[in-house]
Amino acid sequence: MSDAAFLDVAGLSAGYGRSQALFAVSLKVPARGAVAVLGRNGAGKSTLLKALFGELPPMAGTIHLDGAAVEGERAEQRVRRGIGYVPQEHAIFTKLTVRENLLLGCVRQPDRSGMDYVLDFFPKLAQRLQQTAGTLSGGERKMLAIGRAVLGRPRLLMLDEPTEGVWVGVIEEIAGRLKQLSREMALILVEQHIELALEVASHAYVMDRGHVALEGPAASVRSDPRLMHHLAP
Ligand SMILES: Nc1ncnc2c1ncn2[C@@H]1O[C@H](COP(=O)(O)OP(=O)(O)OP(=O)(O)O)[C@@H](O)[C@H]1O
Repeated sequence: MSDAAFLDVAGLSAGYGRSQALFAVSLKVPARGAVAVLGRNGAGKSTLLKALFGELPPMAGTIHLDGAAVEGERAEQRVRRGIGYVPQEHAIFTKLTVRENLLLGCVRQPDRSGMDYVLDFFPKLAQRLQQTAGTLSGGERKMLAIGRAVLGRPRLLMLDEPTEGVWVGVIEEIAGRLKQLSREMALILVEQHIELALEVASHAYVMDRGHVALEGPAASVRSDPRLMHHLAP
């Protein structure tokens, strides 16, 4: 965490109607590097990403992005400031081709140079440009969703379970790509695959019942005896 924080969240609370799911969460993400967010099912990880993206209004707390307070801004304003988000259900358009899905990621970037970058990055997508996205494997769908988000040239990319439902042989490939991205931008990685998350990220936050229960450098969190307690079902 040597760089100044690009994202600085303090005391963030949020929820669904009157049901509170996040309680005074604070976290920082440097301009380059990956931060892992871990926690058992229902701990509040996806809710945190939704609140950071602007899909859920905060009940309390502040969100600073590159020094600007954004907690009152809508999602599209945050996107203009550089937030990219790959939700868990990854929202690809199954009836459109891989190329058409990727072009949607270029909407804010009229120069299409990013396309070559993404196709080099995920060569499997380059081989499947004319296929409809609905015919892709789980891993290829994740690559497509990540590739489309990268085309928007985010400065902070938030990924919700990028290896969920992905064949084990492809997981390492995705992990390698995430490491590569983390050298160029800020990443928040929500993952059930703990080893992978702690391999890619330099810093980790462990959530439990909507609170940050444990946090620190990835190596310390990995060896902390409290980790398994917070992750056990
Ligand atoms: N749309 C919703 N309406 C009401 N409550 C919700 C909604 N989505 C999530 N919750 C609740 O908010 C809490 C946190 O859920 P969240 O999905 O953020 O957890 P998570 O850590 O991402 O879990 P998972 O790994 O299962 O995705 C849970 O108690 C969940 O039931």
